[in-house]
Amino acid sequence: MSFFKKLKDSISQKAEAVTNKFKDGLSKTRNAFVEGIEDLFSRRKKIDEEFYEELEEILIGADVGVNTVMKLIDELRVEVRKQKIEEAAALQPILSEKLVALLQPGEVKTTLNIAESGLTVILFVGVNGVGKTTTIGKMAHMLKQEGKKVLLAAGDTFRAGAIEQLEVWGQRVGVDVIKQQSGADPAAVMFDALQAAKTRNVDVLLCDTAGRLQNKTNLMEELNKIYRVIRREIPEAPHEVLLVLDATTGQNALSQAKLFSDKTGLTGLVLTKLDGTAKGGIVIAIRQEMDIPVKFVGLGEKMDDLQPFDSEQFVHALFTGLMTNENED
Ligand SMILES: Nc1nc2c(ncn2[C@@H]2O[C@H](COP(=O)(O)OP(=O)(O)OP(=O)(O)O)[C@@H](O)[C@H]2O)c(=O)[nH]1
Repeated sequence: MSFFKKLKDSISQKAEAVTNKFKDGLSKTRNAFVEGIEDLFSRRKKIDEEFYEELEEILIGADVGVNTVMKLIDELRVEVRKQKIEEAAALQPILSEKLVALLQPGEVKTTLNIAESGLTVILFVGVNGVGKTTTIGKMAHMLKQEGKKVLLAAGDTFRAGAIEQLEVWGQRVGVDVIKQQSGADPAAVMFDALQAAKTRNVDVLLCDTAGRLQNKTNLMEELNKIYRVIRREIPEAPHEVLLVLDATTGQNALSQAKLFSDKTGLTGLVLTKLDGTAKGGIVIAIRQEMDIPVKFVGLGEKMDDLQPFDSEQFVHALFTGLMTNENED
């Protein structure tokens, strides 16, 4: 069975609506990256050095990351020699297969770690403006749809307007927000939120945190204090520490991921605004350079625009419709 047929079969088990969401959200990346590849494959029939060079340029331009691109091109060269491929077209499914392989999470779990019983605490970290508050709102909506009782903690007491912004999302989604006044100690807000979550029999507590990076030491100290407060109440919490990254910042998102992963015990990444960039290849770069899985992607500003990340769906959404007939839906 061909690679695309296998991929399509596995995708068809999953909801069509989700696949369509990925397709819509990734349209900018499709237009730039995939059509660039498609154009290359249609213009160049033979595999030669210029072909590899152009492919390299397209992949680097989509923010796949130089190291990963070099590795990928080397692997393609090996396949070309091994399988004695001469026509460029024959390389296209192999390229897609390699892209899926690059995105595979390996041993790491990509689903949310939810406590078997009792309260689950999820902490969101990340610099200002990456889409943290929006992601919390969307995730609250998603968990509520799954029948869970959700509570929000307004732990970003630093940025003017952050508490109100979270409250707006709380109202929109229909979940309560535990807050104190602006400037309050975030650890104290967490303490209040944990007490409230326990007495109200909440399933999942989603905690916002401040995102200022100009003062890294303080930020990390603040996070450590928050951890201590949470662990005193629930030793196995936080069950997730999710770093929110803005995909439109490209390689900068990768640097942020490295910076935070050193200090904060991250368990997963959320890549927002994928709909707003043509450089969706950053997902591949992050997967390759970090041991932490991308667990969710943001594909728009609306409530239901947060999707669990699925590598097969991602590649399928990028390539369907642009492939040969065999591969179309
Ligand atoms: N297109 C698009 N926009 C998004 C997405 N996620 C967030 N945004 C937008 O990004 C902007 C910043 O999002 P916020 O949630 O305010 O960012 P934040 O990280 O909470 O900011 P701080 O509170 O300063 O840390 C808002 O205008 C959001 O609507 C996404 O997946 N796609």
